[in-house]
Amino acid sequence: MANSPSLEGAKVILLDIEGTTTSISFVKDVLFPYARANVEAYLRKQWGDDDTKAILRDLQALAEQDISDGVEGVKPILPLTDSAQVPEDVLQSVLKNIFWQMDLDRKTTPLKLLQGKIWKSGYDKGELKGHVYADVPEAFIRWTTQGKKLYIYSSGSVQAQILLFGHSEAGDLCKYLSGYFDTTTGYKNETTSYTTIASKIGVQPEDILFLTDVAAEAFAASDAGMQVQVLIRPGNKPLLESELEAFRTIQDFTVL
Ligand SMILES: CSCCC(=O)C(=O)COP(=O)(O)O
Ligand SMILES: [Mg+2]
Repeated sequence: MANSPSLEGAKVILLDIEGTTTSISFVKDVLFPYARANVEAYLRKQWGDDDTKAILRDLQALAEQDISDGVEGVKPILPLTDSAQVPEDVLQSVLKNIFWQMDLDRKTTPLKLLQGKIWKSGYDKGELKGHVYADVPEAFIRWTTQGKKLYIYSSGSVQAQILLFGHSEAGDLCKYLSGYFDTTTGYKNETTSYTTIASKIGVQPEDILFLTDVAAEAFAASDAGMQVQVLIRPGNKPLLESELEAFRTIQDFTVL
């Protein structure tokens, strides 16, 4: 594929986060360890609230589905009860399942929703600041000045996305963003996720330029009709020769 990057007349720019606007190391070495270190305390404190109960129900349903699907190594979650006290055995089974999912970097919706809630307290306490590459704020200003609408599509929850850009090292960048999508819209390797996003935004897929670091996501978006360019940021997973031939690649946003 010719390597002449351009916005190609896109009306909308859809942005991935990890490996695209934000370093993989920030997600893997800061955000994920923060969630892992604080998940037990969070669950003990919030066990009875409605949001947490909904996430726990989804985690248990997912564990049962994994078992039914014969997923290797899945950690079962004991039946959830409405007891006022946190049932230690159930809590420990939930934690084992969560840590197992984290070890696999699974992008399941209940895990991502829970991580987002844990990160909120970290951002609110000033213990977390969202990493964005130096070229990101300038690009957001440039593209919005050109009349482009910017949206985020990440496996991280919408809450986690708003927190990252709202508490970024470059200040509040949410003012440049028109909307957010996460896996409640669909998983990122599914073509239908991208047709749904285009429909929700109210444009044709061809009007959207999707920027990501993951080839599987690029193929799914391209199959939906979107324009796609793939980021090669420091620390990103190297692309296969076939993937390099399939998509335009860029090192950063300065060329767009
Ligand atoms: C919103 S920051 C956390 C990102 C996250 O949890 C993740 O799994 C990264 O996924 P992405 O789709 O942004 O590469
Ligand atoms: Mg990514």
